[in-house]
Amino acid sequence: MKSESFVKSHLIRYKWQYLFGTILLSISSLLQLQIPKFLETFADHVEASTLTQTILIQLAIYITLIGFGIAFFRSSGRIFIFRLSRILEKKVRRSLFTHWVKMPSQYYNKQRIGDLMSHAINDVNLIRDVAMRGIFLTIEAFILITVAVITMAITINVWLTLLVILPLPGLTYLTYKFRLQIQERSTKVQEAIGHLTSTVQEFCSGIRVVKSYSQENHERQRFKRDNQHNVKANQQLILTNSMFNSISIGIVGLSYLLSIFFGGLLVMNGTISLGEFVAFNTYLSLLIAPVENLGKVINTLQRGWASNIRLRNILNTEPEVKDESMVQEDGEVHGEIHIENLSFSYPESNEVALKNIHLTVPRGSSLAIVGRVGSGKTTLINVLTRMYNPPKGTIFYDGRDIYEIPLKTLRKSVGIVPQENFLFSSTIAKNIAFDPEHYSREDVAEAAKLSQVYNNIIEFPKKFDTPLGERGISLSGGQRQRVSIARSLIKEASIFIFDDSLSAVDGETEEKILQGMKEKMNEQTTIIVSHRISSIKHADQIIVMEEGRIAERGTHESLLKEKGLYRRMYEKQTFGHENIIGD
Ligand SMILES: Nc1ncnc2c1ncn2[C@@H]1O[C@H](COP(=O)(O)OP(=O)(O)OP(=O)(O)O)[C@@H](O)[C@H]1O
Repeated sequence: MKSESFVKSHLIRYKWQYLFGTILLSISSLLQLQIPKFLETFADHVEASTLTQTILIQLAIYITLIGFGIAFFRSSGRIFIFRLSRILEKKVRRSLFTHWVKMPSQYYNKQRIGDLMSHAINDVNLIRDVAMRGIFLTIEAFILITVAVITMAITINVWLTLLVILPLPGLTYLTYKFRLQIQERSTKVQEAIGHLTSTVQEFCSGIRVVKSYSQENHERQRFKRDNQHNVKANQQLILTNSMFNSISIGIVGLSYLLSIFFGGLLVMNGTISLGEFVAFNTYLSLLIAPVENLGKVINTLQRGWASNIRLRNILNTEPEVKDESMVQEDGEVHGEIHIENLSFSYPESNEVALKNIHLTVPRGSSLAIVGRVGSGKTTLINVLTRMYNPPKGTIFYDGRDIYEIPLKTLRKSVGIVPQENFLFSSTIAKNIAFDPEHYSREDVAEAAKLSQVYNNIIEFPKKFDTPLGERGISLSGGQRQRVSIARSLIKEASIFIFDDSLSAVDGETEEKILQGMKEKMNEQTTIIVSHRISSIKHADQIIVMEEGRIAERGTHESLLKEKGLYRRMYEKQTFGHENIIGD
């Protein structure tokens, strides 16, 4: 796939600003190239014994002014170009995040958090680096090298110039090659530090487990190994750095050797003056850094392009779950659900997770789904909420195919409490009112009351403003679950789905939550997935899932009469003192 360059379009978009930055940088580089001229004048005066105090003061003033000029134009150019590159960084990172927000949750099942972080941080930084140091160093190197070499060749000696610049491409190549190795080894150092950090972090977090299983020795050994690995990685980096420094000093030294030896000969036979010899060597010293920088730039461009391709590939990924092109932006979902011969397999999976499901849930009624672990309960919820795409013509809300309903409407109409209750590191109130709609304090309190967590919250000193997360308090499993339930109940939804989300609350609280909902929401349709028969026995309709199929259906009473799987579950839980349906 052809990847458009982020930097190229950025350069086109900000061409005038970049031109201005280039002009500032060019002035600074041209000023730098004046220094050898002053030194030439100085040396020629010394050689001719014509150096006076006035000339010396004049030269000192010129050099000082030039120095200020260089500092001013270089830093202005730098600020200008670096500032533009930060705009690019912000834009790329924003488009990446905007894209990720659009991606369905199934996309995240295939991603590792570390990779996503690396794209958002490292890849974006590398692209910014091309627009930042890449452009800055290229402009500077181009002007300094071209002007210095031409000046050396024309104004001093063309053969001497050709001779001394001969080893310099070797310096560019060496910088490029060694930089690759240095980066590789720096990454290993980072990884080693990462391992060390996570070992310490895991040790601290799991200290209770470590102590209770007497694993201190094992942990010490693990730390020793990671610590040693870190030292080794650092030693290798030091070795590469030292080798690079030694070889580059050798190449630069060779250029100076040629310059001093053959330049000295030219001074001795009167071809060039002492001043020209001094100026020549000063030009040479001005060339070294840009020549080395070219190697860095090639490397930056190479890595930046790899990041460009990676990010373009991410941004070109179409979300699997999205609105159909002809979907109408209107209507609401009232709550009647109809499922017609639904079979479903997860993408990239050969197993059929749902088989021939037929089901109707009238508006305002309750459906309970029970079944063994892995029988397809969550999968059914996943396709009902279009977390995954069901086949067309299989799921209907109020008679409309799910594909005819905008995702926004569907999400607004369906309040879901998922199995894993994730809370953000903000306040309890913000966690409950986590919705595009605006909710008042009363709404938040009402939802908390309904989910039976209100009394817990008001016992905290900051009540609903209590912060959660790393710097806040930690809630118990049951409290977390109930805050998560409150987040769903605050919505003006017409369908509520509880995916095994009452498991961490005791039976009595569960009863209160369900009772409260029943009283308040007789218009809404509810779907409860549960392993506990006690949670669902009052449901209008109960289905028992078995290997992706509906194995049994009915009410609590009718299912008990069937003497099938449901009855066995019930008996196990009622008389076997088990809360969880076993395999
Ligand atoms: N993202 C996925 N990709 C592929 N297969 C999946 C995925 N999620 C679930 N499955 C498979 O689909 C089948 C049904 O899983 P599902 O999560 O729906 O079961 P469940 O009845 O909800 O189980 P539990 O009671 O443990 O929540 C299982 O075989 C499971 O391995």
